[in-house]
Amino acid sequence: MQPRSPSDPRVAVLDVAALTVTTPDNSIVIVNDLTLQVAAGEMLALLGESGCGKSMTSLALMRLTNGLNTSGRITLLGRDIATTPEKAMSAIRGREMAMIFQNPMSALNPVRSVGRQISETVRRHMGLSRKAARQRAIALLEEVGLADPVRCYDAYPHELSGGMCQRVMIAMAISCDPILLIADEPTTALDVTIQKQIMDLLHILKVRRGMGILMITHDLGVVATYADRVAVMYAGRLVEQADVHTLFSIPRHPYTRGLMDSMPDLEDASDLFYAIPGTVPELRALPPGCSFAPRCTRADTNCTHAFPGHTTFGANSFVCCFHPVEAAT
Ligand SMILES: Nc1ncnc2c1ncn2[C@@H]1O[C@H](COP(=O)(O)OP(=O)(O)OP(=O)(O)O)[C@@H](O)[C@H]1O
Repeated sequence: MQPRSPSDPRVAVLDVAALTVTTPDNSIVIVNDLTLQVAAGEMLALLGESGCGKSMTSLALMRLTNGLNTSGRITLLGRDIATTPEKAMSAIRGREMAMIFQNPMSALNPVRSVGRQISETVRRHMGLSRKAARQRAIALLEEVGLADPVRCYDAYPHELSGGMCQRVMIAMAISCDPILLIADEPTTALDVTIQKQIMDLLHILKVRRGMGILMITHDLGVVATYADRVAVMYAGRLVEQADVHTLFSIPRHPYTRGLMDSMPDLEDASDLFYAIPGTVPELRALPPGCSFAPRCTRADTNCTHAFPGHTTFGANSFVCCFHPVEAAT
């Protein structure tokens, strides 16, 4: 089957505008006015500390935020999926957009063979016969680099390592040729060498299939190596977005700069660990103005009165700060 991804890499497969997620009584804003695009064949990293709203953003994009209020526009290859009825949405999930999670062991069904889990997905979404679905599942297990795909097909999750299970999850996610893959910290539960193998695999699949990938991560190393563009999130809002080279050469938001400064410099033995002072604020008690102001060395009274709007500095690049860093110092 031909991938349905557009061949023009500039086409936005995902276009999100003003996405907002709140608790049912609207007292807590978990995701606040988020706007981003992911192009075909592009990996956008959504970067931020724990608790800043990355996972909630990914669940909102999949329309899986049961019980919470969600508003804003979500467009998948030109089609509005924010208002799509749930029945149609469940056909889009897995078929047009797919997601992989942190812990593959818990995402897989422990009492079904992994091959059967994949073939059930392709039978449901693509209407293949049992035999064709099995063949497709074995081909997918091979594509994600599992050495003995026929044997793997009949294995149960507990018979495979964590890295193998994540490859199975990726095979299942790409089984129906989605145009968008959302990967929520897919390597966090894996050891370092396996992390690299899984990230390399996602990179290869992105290029080969032309999928857009939204990569949720707090790992700057992953961002620097694999992402094409980066969106930095803090306390539910995007505070900076840029292509990866620009972001690493001039991190304009003081929060982005703080994250970069927190990376240890292995070549400088005298380099001490730096940590951004303070912690991410509780969403139920956000300070007025810019949420980062209490931790920011550049903040002044302006910053505690209003949230700074977007200052753009190139295509798809912006920073939300009254005192952005102008150049690397
Ligand atoms: N149903 C809910 N009601 C209120 N607050 C919630 C709800 N669900 C999540 N939150 C809060 O929303 C914030 C964002 O959570 P989220 O899991 O999206 O963060 P994250 O950036 O993905 O963190 P991590 O990297 O640890 O997964 C957290 O402070 C969390 O406590």
